[in-house]
Amino acid sequence: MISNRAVDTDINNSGVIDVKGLHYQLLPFGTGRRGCPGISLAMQELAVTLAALVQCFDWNAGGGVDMSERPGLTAPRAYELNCVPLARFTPTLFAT
Ligand code: HEM
Repeated sequence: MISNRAVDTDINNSGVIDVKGLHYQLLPFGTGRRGCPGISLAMQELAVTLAALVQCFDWNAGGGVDMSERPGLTAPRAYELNCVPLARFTPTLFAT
């Protein structure tokens, strides 16, 4: 996996890759008239969701993580990623 591939194609040399549809090397929400109308909500939800997944769970990837890709339009994984979440919090603390 080449995690910084979008940064390496920074043709504007601005040092910033925008995900909102202006920089065509990275378009997670599409672009133009049919671009994703939920982008503002999604950008706020993503941080909270990711933080909760990191804070509340340990992740067991069993046999390790292989980030290789196979050919395809959307850079699909070559091998499945099987992760088992282990709760790190005490559920009774959240009971009302
Ligand atoms: C990480 C979260 C999200 C991602 C990655 C995402 C990505 C996308 C993409 C790639 C498209 C197609 C854009 C195109 O055809 O050019 C799309 C369309 C759309 N998205 Fe999202 N989206 C997300 C969250 C949301 C949310 C939270 C909502 C609503 C609350 C939403 C509503 C829509 C709708 C209604 C369309 C269809 C727009 C149209 O066809 O005119 N999306 N989204």
